[in-house]
Amino acid sequence: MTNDTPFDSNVYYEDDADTAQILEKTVAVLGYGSQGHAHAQNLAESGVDVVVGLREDSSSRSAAEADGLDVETPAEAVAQADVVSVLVPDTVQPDVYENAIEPNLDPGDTLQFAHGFNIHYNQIRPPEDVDVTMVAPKSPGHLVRRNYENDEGTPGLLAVYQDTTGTATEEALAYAATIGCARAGVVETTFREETETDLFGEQAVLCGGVTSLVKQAYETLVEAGYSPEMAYFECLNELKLIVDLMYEGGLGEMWDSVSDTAEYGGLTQGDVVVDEHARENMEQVLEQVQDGTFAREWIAENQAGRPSYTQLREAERTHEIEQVGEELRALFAWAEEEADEETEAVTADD
Ligand SMILES: NC(=O)C1=CN([C@@H]2O[C@H](COP(=O)(O)OP(=O)(O)OC[C@H]3O[C@@H](n4cnc5c(N)ncnc54)[C@H](OP(=O)(O)O)[C@@H]3O)[C@@H](O)[C@H]2O)C=CC1
Ligand SMILES: CC[C@](O)(C(C)=O)C(=O)O
Ligand SMILES: [Mg+2]
Ligand SMILES: [Mg+2]
Repeated sequence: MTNDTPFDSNVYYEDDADTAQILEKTVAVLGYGSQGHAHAQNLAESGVDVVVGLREDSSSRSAAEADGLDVETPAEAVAQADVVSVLVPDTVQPDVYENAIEPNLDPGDTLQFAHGFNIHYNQIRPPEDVDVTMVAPKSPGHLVRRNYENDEGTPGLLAVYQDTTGTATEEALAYAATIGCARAGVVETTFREETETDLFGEQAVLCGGVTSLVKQAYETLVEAGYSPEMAYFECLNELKLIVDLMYEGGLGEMWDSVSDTAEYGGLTQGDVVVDEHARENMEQVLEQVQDGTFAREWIAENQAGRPSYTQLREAERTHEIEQVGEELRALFAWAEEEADEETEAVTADD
């Protein structure tokens, strides 16, 4: 374990992991979607005995079987396993838990998650005689798979909610190593911290904040009479290049790389756009994550058949920027090559 850093959290790497803690066990991976296909294939290629749990009529069955994996129903997979990795969507986990997992769990088994939503908000209440752990890659699943194939790592989080065996941390670390996360680094946290920061991050910045910023800036330019293609390039396309610089070397590398004009304009106008009201709104978003308001809303939305979600998705899909982007990306050879590579990687992975 390494903690010669200025941070409070422990950070683990491959050398800290005793992979025997997982190589000696059978892992049931429930779900073969974004995270499921990556965990199942990475575990299997690392030498772990893996069984994938999918419904009889699951659209993912053929992909998992084509990838050479043993596929059973979720109930049968859990019955065979020592570690149950719950990688079906958060919204169906309570149902899958009740019907397939709980009746087939043995004392000393492990319930393993990639996100803490259902444990933290008490939608799943495991028995006291099993370990409950989390290994949460900080990345979309397809990159977890791609990085593993390229001998690279994906940073991840590790948390233990319940440790009845006394070896929960060691086993979770071995799991993190065999899916490739410990190659990059695994940060120890809690279910509460992972759940609340993950939800806040995806709502305020990664998925919500960024898309709203892009759409509103695009609309501002187009409504002022500028061409949609200029608006697309300025407000969406170039964002990737700017974020790549921040990813590589922090805000500093980005500021160093742009012109002084951009730096001065950015430093003076950034806080005008994302002002103290945006900050207050962020605090409200965080509060609703912390006090369970968002979780209750999302659970109720699913129970009602997702009426708002369906409408919001449709509005996003039909926004003008999507049409403009599709047409523009098709004009550029580099985009076509990248899209082809991407499709090949995803098709190969799925
Ligand atoms: N997406 C990501 O990159 C990240 C996800 N996570 C977490 O990982 C977990 C999994 O998320 P994600 O990978 O996005 O999930 P997906 O939506 O990609 O999962 C789809 C898979 O789940 C199966 N599935 C759906 N419903 C059921 C059901 N009722 N019974 C059995 N199988 C079912 C689907 O099979 P079928 O064909 O039968 O529908 C499919 O194989 C979540 O906890 C999420 O928060 C964490 C970090 C990042
Ligand atoms: C950013 C979205 C995410 O939290 C992720 C890929 O980490 C998710 O829930 O998919
Ligand atoms: Mg996340
Ligand atoms: Mg998330």
